[in-house]
Amino acid sequence: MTSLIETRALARNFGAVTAAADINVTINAGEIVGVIGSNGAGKTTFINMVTGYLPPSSGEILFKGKSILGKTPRQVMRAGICRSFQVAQLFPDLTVLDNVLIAYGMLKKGSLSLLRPLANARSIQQAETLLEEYGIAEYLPEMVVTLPQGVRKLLDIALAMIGKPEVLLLDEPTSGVAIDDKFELMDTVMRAVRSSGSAVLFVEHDMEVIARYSTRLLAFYDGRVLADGPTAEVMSDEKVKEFVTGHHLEISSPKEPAHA
Ligand SMILES: Nc1ncnc2c1ncn2[C@@H]1O[C@H](COP(=O)(O)OP(=O)(O)OP(=O)(O)O)[C@@H](O)[C@H]1O
Repeated sequence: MTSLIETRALARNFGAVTAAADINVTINAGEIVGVIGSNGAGKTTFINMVTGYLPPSSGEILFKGKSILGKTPRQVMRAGICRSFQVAQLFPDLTVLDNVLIAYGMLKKGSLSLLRPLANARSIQQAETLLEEYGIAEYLPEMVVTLPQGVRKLLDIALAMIGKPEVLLLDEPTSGVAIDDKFELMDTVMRAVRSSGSAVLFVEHDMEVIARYSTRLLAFYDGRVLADGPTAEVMSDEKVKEFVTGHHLEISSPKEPAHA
């Protein structure tokens, strides 16, 4: 397997808070990796560091063997690592089409303004094709602010995919989406991902979604990776059951697990 992303002893503190410590994770080509962990376990911090949104306090991040530390989010995106956000990062008062055209503009190198939509016949045709792939073409002329949550999420993910990333990082792709629509959303995303051949790492709280779509699972606890392995194995891991998925999450000050 070809290693795409590799983190070595990655760490991040916020004052006295350790948001990430000693994160050693490798993401290989074609993998679908789920990420679980209770609130505050460090999942978003990890994604923010890998995508250039947050500088680590220490450690290393390699993409295809080369350091990407210090690169801006846009440089990381152009290198081949794209992401979606917990709250979709869209322009709410613009149409879906304009949001897509702006995203195309951001992909282009050169002097083009970040916020000037790349509006030409070819881009508009491409936008329609893209939205059809995600089943949301009917929303093309709508203002983003009027979209149902599931459509916003799909649009955000579609925009993350336009650069045909080698790695796609999804921060809670199904959060805020009705239970009945979660699988349909994930089916759509996975179909697109499979056709582009991207590796995917997705943060998810819904264990049914994790069980259905991830082949490998990372369990975060207290800023560390508590377990990393095939999904079924990690889900049946005693430490994971105790500290991540089990009832012990409800107590106010959980005892420290042995950081294996
Ligand atoms: N910008 C920040 N300033 C201060 N503390 C932060 C900041 N970002 C994250 N933290 C802290 O770092 C820890 C990890 O947060 P993070 O958002 O990565 O967790 P998470 O696993 O993504 O949680 P959630 O499931 O709630 O999104 C938490 O204690 C959080 O309060």
